[in-house]
Amino acid sequence: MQHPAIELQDVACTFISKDAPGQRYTAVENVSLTVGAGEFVSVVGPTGCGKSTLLNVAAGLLTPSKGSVRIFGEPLTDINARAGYMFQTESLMPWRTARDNVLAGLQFRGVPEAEAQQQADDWLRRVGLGGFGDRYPHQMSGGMRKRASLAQTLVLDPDIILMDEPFSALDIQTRQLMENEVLELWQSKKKAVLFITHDLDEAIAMSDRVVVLSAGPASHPIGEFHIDIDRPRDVAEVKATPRFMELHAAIWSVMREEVLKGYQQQLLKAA
Ligand SMILES: Nc1ncnc2c1ncn2[C@@H]1O[C@H](COP(=O)(O)OP(=O)(O)OP(=O)(O)O)[C@@H](O)[C@H]1O
Repeated sequence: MQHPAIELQDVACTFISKDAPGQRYTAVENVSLTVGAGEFVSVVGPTGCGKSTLLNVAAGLLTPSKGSVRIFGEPLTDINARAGYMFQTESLMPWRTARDNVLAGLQFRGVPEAEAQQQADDWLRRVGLGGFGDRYPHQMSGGMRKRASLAQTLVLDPDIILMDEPFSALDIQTRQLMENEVLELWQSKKKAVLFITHDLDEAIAMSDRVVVLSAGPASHPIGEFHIDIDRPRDVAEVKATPRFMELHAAIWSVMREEVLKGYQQQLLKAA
């Protein structure tokens, strides 16, 4: 039997509260979540519910207070070496060109220089930056920087890709282009993807499965939806299909109240 790529079992994460010093805040609790090898799973939920916390747990950056994490059947005890990450924030080193940014991980792994250069150039081409390897991050647009980050992640050929709202800072057209490009790359390589987003449209358009989290504290999955829309998909086109709209309505009916709760909590925190 093949093990899931990611398996969170009964995970809870408790922090020292940021809002009430001296108190504890349980961000997530009773979270069991799997991502199969080659599966694309999105986690959606209200703001502040614990989506990034779960991603950090899967990345091995955060040890849960309770529960277990297995990666391809093996307990995760350190940084998840089989995963690559793409976060919302910029991951490029400003003092390195696009090519040198993509190269960095390979150099760190000790890949011989000529081979590393070739792989870096190959990935720059695949993400549409073939002629831009010599540019520094400040000489690239936001979309180009995201492409370079994508190449930086994928050049290491991870079995798992962890993405935390990777395109939220992009304008809508660039975002759709990037989403389609990610889907195309994913389709050809079929890595396991855990994708965090607060954008339900994006989650449905991209995923095989969408998991909905409740509002915190003690956020946990309250719904799981199989996205039975044919692939390959064009993210803009699928949004106009009847099945997309049905799924959207079904998921939103589960999510709506939680989003309102999350919003109220944010207002209270701000007061
Ligand atoms: N290291 C920490 N210390 C204290 N509290 C934390 C820590 N990390 C996360 N939290 C709290 O846990 C909760 C969940 O945070 P998290 O960033 O995982 O939510 P999110 O769903 O990703 O949020 P958003 O949608 O706004 O990005 C929040 O209330 C946050 O303040």
